[in-house]
Amino acid sequence: MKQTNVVALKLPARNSGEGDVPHLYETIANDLLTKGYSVNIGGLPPDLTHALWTQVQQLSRREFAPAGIGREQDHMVNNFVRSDEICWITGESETGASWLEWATQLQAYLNRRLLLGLFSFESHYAHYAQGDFYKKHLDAFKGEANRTLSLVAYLNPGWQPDDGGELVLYTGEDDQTLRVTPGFGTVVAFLSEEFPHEVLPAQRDRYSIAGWFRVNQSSSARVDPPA
Ligand SMILES: O=C(O)CCC(=O)C(=O)O
Ligand SMILES: [Fe+2]
Repeated sequence: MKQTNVVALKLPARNSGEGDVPHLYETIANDLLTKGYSVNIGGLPPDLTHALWTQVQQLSRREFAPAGIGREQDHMVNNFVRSDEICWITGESETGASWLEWATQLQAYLNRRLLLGLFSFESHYAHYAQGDFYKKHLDAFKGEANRTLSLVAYLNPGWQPDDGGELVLYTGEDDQTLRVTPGFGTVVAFLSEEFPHEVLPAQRDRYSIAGWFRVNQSSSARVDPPA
């Protein structure tokens, strides 16, 4: 008897309250492929957004430290470049662990779909008080196999147009820009070496998470493949 070749396709689960996670991952993958950046208004799963927002409200001022620029030994605080405060996210709390799990799943998805070879992820909460900003910068420098993909998520319910604090992404030649309102649950991803960006001065407290996926430095820093 001829065997029918029917494959049972497993559709992604669409649990209400958890958002459409696989769909968002796929949107990000497609956008990265076609444009190199992805903006998803209210894209983060609602439960996760609420948990992160609750956690960032509960962090005391003491847990935030002035943000620096540069890497490792070059790291220094420069209030002319950025004036926000940050708090690194660890997996110690349930909420921090859920966020890292969500990002790790995105990492696995992008590695499967785009073969990006993303290897690790680090992220911090950021608090921009009224007047705080982050001047135009790149998150990574070409040729230094460091940060590959930047990920930003916003935790600001009811953000109004005149609250400022937009992310400005320089998306093309001629200083073409895209302005992103830091609204509740909006998720942005972009290739770290490709897109300069800045944060315009916020007119009220602005909360976000900024994170970076890295490739494995030890292997990608090797210029010549072994003979
Ligand atoms: O919060 C944002 O919109 C972007 C922050 C940023 O560019 C950074 O932390 O490197
Ligand atoms: Fe940045």
